Amino acid sequence: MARGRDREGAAGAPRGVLVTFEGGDGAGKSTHIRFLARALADAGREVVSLREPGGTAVGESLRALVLDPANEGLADTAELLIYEAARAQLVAEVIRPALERGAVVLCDRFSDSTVAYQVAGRGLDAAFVDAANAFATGGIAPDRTLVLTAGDGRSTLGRATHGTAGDRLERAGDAFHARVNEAFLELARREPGRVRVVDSSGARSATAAQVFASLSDLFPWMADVARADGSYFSVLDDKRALAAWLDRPAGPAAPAEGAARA
Ligand SMILES: Nc1ncnc2c1ncn2[C@@H]1O[C@H](COP(=O)(O)OP(=O)(O)OP(=O)(O)O)[C@@H](O)[C@H]1O
Ligand SMILES: Cc1cn([C@H]2C[C@H](O)[C@@H](COP(=O)(O)O)O2)c(=O)[nH]c1=O
Repeated sequence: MARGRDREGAAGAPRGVLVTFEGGDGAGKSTHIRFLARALADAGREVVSLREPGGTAVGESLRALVLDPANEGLADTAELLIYEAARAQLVAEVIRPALERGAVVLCDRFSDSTVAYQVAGRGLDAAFVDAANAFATGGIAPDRTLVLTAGDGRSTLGRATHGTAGDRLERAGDAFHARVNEAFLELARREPGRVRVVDSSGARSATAAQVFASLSDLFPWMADVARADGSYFSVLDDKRALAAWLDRPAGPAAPAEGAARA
């Protein structure tokens, strides 16, 4: 967990791990969060999967409000404050307690989305947004952020909208979404230690292998899975098989954390 990047809580208990998934709409974040959550649970970790805005009753109400195309007159400044309000509630109600318990928190979007969408996309002031993010998170920052992208300049928006007009943000236009996608890549260039780019233009299994490789310093058993066991990810390429894999009863289908692997 961030705040000083210490790995211990007040009583010496191990802190949890916060992993955030970022990228344009339709990048593949929720698909890989579901798969990763199940793999981590199989390895014996408590996993809390969340989305932003959302993850609390207040946050889900704010999500409906901010994404509703009927609210087309929403001011950019008001939009920012809605995202920050949802984040403040999520951190206070769910993320901070989960990290203090030692859980792995997987969050579909976090403060980097506000930098990409409200600063690069809408043109709001970067310093003000940084301060608002710090206020809402209380200083909690991700241990690792994975930016999913279909390659430089390529949009995944169509994978989210499926030919419909989409929600209020998805309707913001091609130039807006191009600025958002570039902002995520810029974040990765600026903070290479925390932010890693994952290519989601190919097969879901290939993307998952990159996700595991990008987390292997935090969860060492993932290095072996990503390197050696391509078949572990193949279930991702068949949607029915994936649904069955995710729904199967609890049990170890991934190596227990800390287990030595040849
Ligand atoms: N390599 C890939 N990794 C993940 N998803 C992929 C990949 N290739 C295609 N897809 C498809 O892209 C679609 C969008 O995926 P998903 O819903 O996980 O994205 P998302 O980033 O959570 O979207 P949103 O921004 O709308 O919440 C899904 O139909 C998924 O199967
Ligand atoms: C957290 C956050 C999100 N957004 C935008 C990004 C997406 O267009 C929507 C969320 O929908 P998704 O299906 O869950 O991706 O909201 C934003 O503009 N600013 C933010 O801080």
